[in-house]
Amino acid sequence: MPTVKFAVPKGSIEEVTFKLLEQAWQHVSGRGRTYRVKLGDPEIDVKILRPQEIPTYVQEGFYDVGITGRDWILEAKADVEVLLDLEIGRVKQVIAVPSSFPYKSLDEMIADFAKTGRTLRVSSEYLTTTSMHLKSNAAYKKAYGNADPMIITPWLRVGENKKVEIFLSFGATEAKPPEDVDAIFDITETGTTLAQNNLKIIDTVAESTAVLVANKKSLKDQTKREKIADMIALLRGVVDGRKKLHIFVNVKKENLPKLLKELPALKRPTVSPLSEDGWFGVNTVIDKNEFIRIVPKMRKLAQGLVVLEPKQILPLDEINLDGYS
Ligand SMILES: Nc1ncnc2c1ncn2[C@@H]1O[C@H](COP(=O)(O)OP(=O)(O)OP(=O)(O)O)[C@@H](O)[C@H]1O
Ligand SMILES: O=P(O)(O)OC[C@H]1O[C@H](OP(=O)(O)OP(=O)(O)O)[C@H](O)[C@@H]1O
Repeated sequence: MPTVKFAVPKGSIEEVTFKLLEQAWQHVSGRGRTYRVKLGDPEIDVKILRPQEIPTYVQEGFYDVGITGRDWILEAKADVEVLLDLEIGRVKQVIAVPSSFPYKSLDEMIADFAKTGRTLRVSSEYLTTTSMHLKSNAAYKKAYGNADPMIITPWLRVGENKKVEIFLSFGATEAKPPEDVDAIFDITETGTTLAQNNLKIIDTVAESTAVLVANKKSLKDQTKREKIADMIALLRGVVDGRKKLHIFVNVKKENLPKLLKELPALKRPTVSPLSEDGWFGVNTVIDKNEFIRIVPKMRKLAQGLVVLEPKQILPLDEINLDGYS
């Protein structure tokens, strides 16, 4: 009987998520033939779902833990515990308009549409977030007070402000302006899709990455809590490991103090004597972004630099769920 039910995302963040799972659990099987995959741990039951559905399903307790984008947690207003930023699937949520529009900000656009009595049409997959964001805008408040923008889907229309309409998009959102809508609220990663559709950003709303989330009741169950703490340790090990390099270098005895002094990045290195008299091996973990800076220093003082990418660095002593009751 599995201890923990785990929902993982299908779609844009699927590949990067599975790479992370493979690095964390060493083994993932069954992918490709079914939406149910197996990690190296039989106590974790994994299912692949759309990331848009995962926040609500975790909140409801259908799953104890899940991986999804922060953008969809916000959109679903899901009451879940965010346990770990996985630092993958990084996107920005933006409001974009045709490059030919004269507006430089959302404020300017809303004010102008209101002044001239035109209806502002926005397309988005993120209906709640778009509505909340528009309502929090100063020009919107000035023109329409607290009225909700009208949200239009194939099934229903909600909201009383007919002067600002938000149309549900099922994708290809960037293709809709200028004919169908005046603006879009969408995510951008490289900016290519916006540029190819002659759109410019007039407002950056938020950044989103994929995160590990948990059901709040599951965190109160002692057995599940232990398993979830193990999952955080394994995943955090990969997230942290990706920022580090494991280096080995040989150094002559007389250069050793200088090497250790000149390279503050070398925290708590292991120094061991080599079989050849007068030589030592230095073995340590450094931040990836320090590497280029320290290579010239090492070149003058040491020999035989070996560089490895750690698969995981597990902060075993730091993981606990004390903050989550
Ligand atoms: N380049 C990207 N494009 C789309 N979503 C991305 C991207 N990078 C990260 N994500 C994240 O992935 C999640 C949405 O993934 P999903 O693949 O379901 O979206 P989609 O683009 O609407 O799907 P699809 O193209 O398969 O219909 C969101 O949390 C989003 O922030
Ligand atoms: O800034 P970029 O690197 O160009 O990426 C952003 C685009 O990628 C996604 O679309 P996707 O390909 O998933 O298709 P969709 O619009 O139909 O969802 C997203 O919805 C943006 O449209």
